[in-house]
Amino acid sequence: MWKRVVSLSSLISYSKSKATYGVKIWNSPSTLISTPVYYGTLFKEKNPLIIFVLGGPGSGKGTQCIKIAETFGFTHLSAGELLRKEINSENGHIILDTIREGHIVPSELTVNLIKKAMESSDNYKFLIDGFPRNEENRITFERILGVEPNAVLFFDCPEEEMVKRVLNRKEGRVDDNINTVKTRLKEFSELNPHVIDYYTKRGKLHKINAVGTVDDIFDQVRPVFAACEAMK
Ligand SMILES: Nc1ncnc2c1ncn2[C@@H]1O[C@H](COP(=O)(O)OP(=O)(O)OP(=O)(O)O)[C@@H](O)[C@H]1O
Ligand SMILES: Nc1ccn([C@H]2C[C@H](O)[C@@H](COP(=O)(O)O)O2)c(=O)n1
Ligand SMILES: [Mg+2]
Repeated sequence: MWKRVVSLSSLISYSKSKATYGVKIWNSPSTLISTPVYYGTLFKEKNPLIIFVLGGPGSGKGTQCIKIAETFGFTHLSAGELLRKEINSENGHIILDTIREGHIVPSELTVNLIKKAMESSDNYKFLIDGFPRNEENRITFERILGVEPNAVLFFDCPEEEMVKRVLNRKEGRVDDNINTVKTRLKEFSELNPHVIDYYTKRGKLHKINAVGTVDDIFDQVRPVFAACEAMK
C-alpha cells in the first residue's frame, strides 16, 4: 500500500544520511522534491523515485529515456509500449483502435499496466515515459497508486520537428502516419498544457529544449539526475 506525503518536505534540504519521518528528500538543481513513502513489500529498503517524462509525439522521450536508464539505473516504462504489448489481450481492440486513431486510451487501463510493471520490478527508480498525457491520466495515477512523481521532465520540441522525426521513424508503428500524427499533435496541444501547469505550480517541472543532437539534449537532462546519484 502506498501513502501520499504532503509537500511539507519541499523546504528541507537532502542530507545523505537523513530520512526524516520516512520522507527522503532529493535535492535537484532547481527544486527540492518530496519523495512518496511506500509501506508495502516491494520497496522494503528504499522509497521509490518516480520521474514522469512528457513531450509531444517524436519529441525524443524514448531516445532520452534509454540513455537515462543506462546512465542512472532507472527502469524505463513507456506507457505507449506497455499498451502496444497489450494489443492481443482482452482489451486489445480498444487499445489498437484508440492508438490507430491517435487518441488516448482510458486512464484506468494504462495506469493498471504501469502499476503491474512497477510491482514486478526489483528496482525502485522509475522513468514513466509518455505519461500523464492529460489530467485524467494524472488523477487516475494518484488515485490508484496514491503517489505523485518526484520530478517531471518535459521535452519541448516544435511541431514541425516532431512531425519530421515521427515520419522518419521506421519502426512499423500504426500511428506513425501523417493523419494520426495530426490528431496526436492536436490532442497534445490541447491537453498537455494543463499537466505542465500543474507540475510547474508544484515546482516539479524540468523543461528541456528537445532540439539538437541526442547528446546535446542529454547534457541538459544529466544535471537533473546527477543529484539523484548523490543519494546512493
Ligand atoms: N535529438 C534528436 N534529433 C533527431 N532525431 C531524433 C532525436 N531524438 C530522437 N530522434 C529520432 O526521432 C524519432 C522519435 O524519437 P523517439 O521515439 O525517442 O520520440 P518519442 O518522444 O518517444 O515519440 P513517441 O511519443 O511517438 O513515442 C526516432 O526515430 C529517434 O531516433
Ligand atoms: N499515457 C498514454 C500513453 C500512450 N497512449 C497511447 C496513445 C499514444 O498515441 C500511443 C503511443 O504512445 P507513445 O509510444 O507515443 O508514447 O499510446 C495513451 O493512450 N496514454
Ligand atoms: Mg516513445
